[in-house]
Amino acid sequence: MEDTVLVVNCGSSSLKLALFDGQHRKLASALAERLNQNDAFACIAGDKDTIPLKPGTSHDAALEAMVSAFRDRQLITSVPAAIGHRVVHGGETFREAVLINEDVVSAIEECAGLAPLHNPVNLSGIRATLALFPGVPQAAVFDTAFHQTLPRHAFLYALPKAWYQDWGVRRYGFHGTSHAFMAVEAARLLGRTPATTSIISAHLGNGCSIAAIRDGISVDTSMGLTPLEGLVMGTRSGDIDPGLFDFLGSKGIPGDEVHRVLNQESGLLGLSGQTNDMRSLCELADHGHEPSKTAIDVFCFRLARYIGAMMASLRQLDALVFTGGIGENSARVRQDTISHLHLMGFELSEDLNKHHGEFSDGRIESAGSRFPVLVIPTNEELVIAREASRLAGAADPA
Ligand SMILES: Nc1ncnc2c1ncn2[C@@H]1O[C@H](COP(=O)(O)OP(=O)(O)O)[C@@H](O)[C@H]1O
Ligand SMILES: CC(=O)OP(=O)(O)O
Ligand SMILES: [Mg+2]
Repeated sequence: MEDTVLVVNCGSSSLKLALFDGQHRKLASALAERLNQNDAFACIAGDKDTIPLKPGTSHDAALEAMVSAFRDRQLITSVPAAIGHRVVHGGETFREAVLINEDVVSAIEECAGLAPLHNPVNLSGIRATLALFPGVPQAAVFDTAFHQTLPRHAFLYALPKAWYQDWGVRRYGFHGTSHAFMAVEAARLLGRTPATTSIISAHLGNGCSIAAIRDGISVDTSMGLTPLEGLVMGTRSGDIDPGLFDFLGSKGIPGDEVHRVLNQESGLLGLSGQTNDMRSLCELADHGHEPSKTAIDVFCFRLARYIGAMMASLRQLDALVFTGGIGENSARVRQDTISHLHLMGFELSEDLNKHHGEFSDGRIESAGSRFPVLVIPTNEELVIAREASRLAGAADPA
């Protein structure tokens, strides 16, 4: 049980906790959902008993309850050697993961205005583990870090330049930990080195984003200043015409309400009127529910458009990669998306796609496809664990 690493991933309303051993094999994991709501709940993977949480439980209280449930079940028997946190927004301050100290906490606080749903809860996770495990080295691993290599023409918006200079209004991009993992895993599966491999990586979970990765380096991505831009997501709209704010203002709907709806009541949920969950939507669509079918159609078409857009940043394409809960599990979404890209030469094998590439080293394209297409399970927690161990090791003179 020595040299374990604890990984904390605080989402806007969820918390994922994972414990790894010294070889970075996962020992245990737990999930809390609907935090700060009346029906907050938590459970440990593979355990039938839930972890009791009071209605309205906050992230820090949930973290305490989850750590103590790990201890009760003898999953944590010693103090971890390192703790890694996912931090969503690192602005331009953080180009890579760092060990947490007071200055880092202040800098993360400064970035909170750019990610109001994510950074404050990331910070409450950090504060909770600082109190639970004082003296243990803790690392912050930023979603934005991998995208700090975007060239100027890709990260600048066509806005007055003072908005960038004075306030940092630019494209930052997110899910960088997952996209970076895809770059390495795709190269491995293709028998290539990451530094000479170029891919388009589509991370499709609750939040969705796509990235163009040229020779291992991020050169374009669909999310922007905040995680609201780009693809259609579970509850987020992705791209809209900013003229919407003025138009709805003229109907009496204030800007903060439009912003709330774009974040929380749009995307798959808004279009279907039923759910933000792709698996449920596919079942509803199979039973003839038209709005659910429409939601899937809009999701896949937007994704196909962005795959085309990412081509503008690449000199070669070694693979298109699907990941995240939807990308890894929905043969229908992958097929519907690729069906828009016939002109570019993408084509899937029905059989390999149906099995999610499980028996073909991730490959799901047909023999006639111009480009390889891969399904690769993401593992953000593993990347965070590796970064935390690396930084903690570097901090320890022994
Ligand atoms: N078999 C499946 N078919 C379609 N969608 C699926 C399937 N399994 C999971 N999903 C979808 O994956 C999404 C969640 O992705 P995930 O990566 O777990 O989310 P998060 O961003 O919270 O980590 C949900 O929309 C869920 O319905
Ligand atoms: C940045 C972001 O969208 O994260 P998530 O997918 O966890 O919501
Ligand atoms: Mg995720």
